[in-house]
Amino acid sequence: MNVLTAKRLTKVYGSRHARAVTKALNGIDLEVNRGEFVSIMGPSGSGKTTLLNILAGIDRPTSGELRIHGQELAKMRASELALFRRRQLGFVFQDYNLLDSLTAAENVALPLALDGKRGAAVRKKVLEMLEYLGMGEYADRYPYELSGGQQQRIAVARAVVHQPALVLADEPTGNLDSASAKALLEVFAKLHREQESTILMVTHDPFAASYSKRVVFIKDGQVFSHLDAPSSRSQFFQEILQALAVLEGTSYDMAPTRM
Ligand SMILES: Nc1ncnc2c1ncn2[C@@H]1O[C@H](COP(=O)(O)OP(=O)(O)OP(=O)(O)O)[C@@H](O)[C@H]1O
Repeated sequence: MNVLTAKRLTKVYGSRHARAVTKALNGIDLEVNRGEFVSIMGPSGSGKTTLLNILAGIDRPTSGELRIHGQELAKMRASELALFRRRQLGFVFQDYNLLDSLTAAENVALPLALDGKRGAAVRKKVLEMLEYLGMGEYADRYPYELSGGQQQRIAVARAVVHQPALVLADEPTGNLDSASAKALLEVFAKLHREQESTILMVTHDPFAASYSKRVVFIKDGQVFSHLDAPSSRSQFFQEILQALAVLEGTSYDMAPTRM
């Protein structure tokens, strides 16, 4: 079953009266099934952020259809959309976006607290999630007492604790060193494998994308190609590099770094 169906999405920036209009999205079709782990890749300016903002309900498309978890986002009132985003979406950002004044556990509890859930049952659920993601010992630390990689794993715990229909990740490894990036990607892979979390990740990094099961390449606001993961991740990494070389018309270093 589809968690996300986007049809012919367009986004035009600038009004008809403006001197310049930009067609950031030019007819994107995208389907994501329940339990899929999908990456979106594309050159700078290809429309990735625009697409993610629309999928996240932050921005509205100029035209096209978008259904997430069976709901048409365009038909929702602002209050319904806010509730939908809180309950059905989880977000992971490049710069973690944890609240400095809250502990790791309190940050993870936020989506539950915003939904009116508090008390011992919430604390138990949060600690179980942190434990599950290998972060149990950091529950009572503040973000400034954690490394970037640890903060990002807390952010992932926060993104999934309320079991959203879809997790949207925007360059989640962008600020991490290679060891922390690998640890974070292992967390995503575990959530995908064991919890059947549905994850859509925008990334520039072929190594990060090789952890997902499908890559959608976009260029000039359109879907350029798709790649399904073969059984070996190192082979997928090579295939992604080759697809990027075609996409960007440049030759990537084919050496299997970090594998
Ligand atoms: N608010 C805006 N107003 C006008 N044009 C915009 C706006 N946001 C994005 N654009 C334009 O839309 C196009 C797509 O931008 P977008 O940020 O979605 O690309 P991207 O693939 O995320 O790029 P990057 O990888 O560099 O972040 C670009 O040409 C950009 O200049």
